Amino acid sequence: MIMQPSTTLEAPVSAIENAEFGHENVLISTGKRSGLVICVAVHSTVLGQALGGARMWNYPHWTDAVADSLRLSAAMTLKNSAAGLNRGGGKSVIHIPLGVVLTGEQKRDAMLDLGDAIESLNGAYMTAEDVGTSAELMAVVAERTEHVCGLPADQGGAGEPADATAAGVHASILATCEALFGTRDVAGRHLVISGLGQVGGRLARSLTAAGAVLTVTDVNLDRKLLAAELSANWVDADEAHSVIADLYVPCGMGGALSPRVIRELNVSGVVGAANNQLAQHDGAEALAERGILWAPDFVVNGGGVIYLDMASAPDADADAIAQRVEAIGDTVATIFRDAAALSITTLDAAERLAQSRLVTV
Ligand SMILES: NC(=O)c1ccc[n+]([C@@H]2O[C@H](COP(=O)([O-])OP(=O)(O)OC[C@H]3O[C@@H](n4cnc5c(N)ncnc54)[C@H](O)[C@@H]3O)[C@@H](O)[C@H]2O)c1
Repeated sequence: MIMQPSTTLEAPVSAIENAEFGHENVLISTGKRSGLVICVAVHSTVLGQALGGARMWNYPHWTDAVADSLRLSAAMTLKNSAAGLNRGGGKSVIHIPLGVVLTGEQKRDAMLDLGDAIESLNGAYMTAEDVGTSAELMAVVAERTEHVCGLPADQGGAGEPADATAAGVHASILATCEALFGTRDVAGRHLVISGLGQVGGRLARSLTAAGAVLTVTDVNLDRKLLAAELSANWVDADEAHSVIADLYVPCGMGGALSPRVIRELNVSGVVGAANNQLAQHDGAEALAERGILWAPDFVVNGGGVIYLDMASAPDADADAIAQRVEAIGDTVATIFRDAAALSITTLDAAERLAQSRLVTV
């Protein structure tokens, strides 16, 4: 079924006006099957083919989806560089108008349209699953282009990257504990995990196994079952950030670290999987001023892209992937040291590290 594009002459362009533009190529098209606006943003191929997920989400206007693709693709350049990958940054975003819920057939059409758009870029960009898409939907994209990874394992693909993401966050937590408390041992440490989904759930299990004391929350109350299974304390989602603990571990949606949340934190450090944790860029300064050590999200959660990149290579080696993911902890430790030595925020130190690879190529 062809959907009506949401384009109007009175399009609000503020989201685009506020976006920073330094992208190599941005393709905005209307899917010929789905009628949906599809934006494929290639921010940089300096380090290699751009890699970043495909997001299919409801936005008020198609320009909001384009603005999101511009922001997210630039973030992927930093993430892939900080992860040590020979990959550039890109992202694709499919705009679903507010209030519209796609049928299975419409999702399939959107994925075929996305595949055509990606194929037209001649290998500049490779996609993978992200919010609103899945390994199964990536198999549909693969009907139209080879530039897609993370297909279901039973179809010969790399599958779900959440194990690797959680392992990278776990390694980052150990590095943060070492920087703060002089030991990587989390036994007896009190950690608060907000968001018990694919990554947060796995992390809750690995941290429990390592002897950590957990307080957990999720807006999905079904996750109380996991809390009970792990004998973790449960707290309401809007109170989790103010619990007195050693570390706060945001694993839900972006923007969790708002100015109010930063003011109300009662922890020594923040390290978690969630993307775009800082609601405002100056949140890094606000955290530093409060003496809270923040491990930058785009470094901490790089395990997923490391996995997708390495596991989709023909000579994929599980041990080598695990070592690279584990090394995220070393990168986090380097960022903490650089930030302290140069009296800059951990965000600035992480961005410098990522940029240093981009300028030396
Ligand atoms: N899955 C990956 O491999 C991966 C890789 C890199 C980054 N990330 C990021 O990590 C975060 C978690 O990813 P995921 O794959 O586990 O997602 P998910 O959707 O499986 O889990 C997110 C969980 O957070 C909960 N949640 C949402 N809003 C919340 C709130 N305000 N308070 C508490 N809980 C809330 C949801 O109910 C859900 O259970 C996301 O920000 C994602 O972008 C994930």
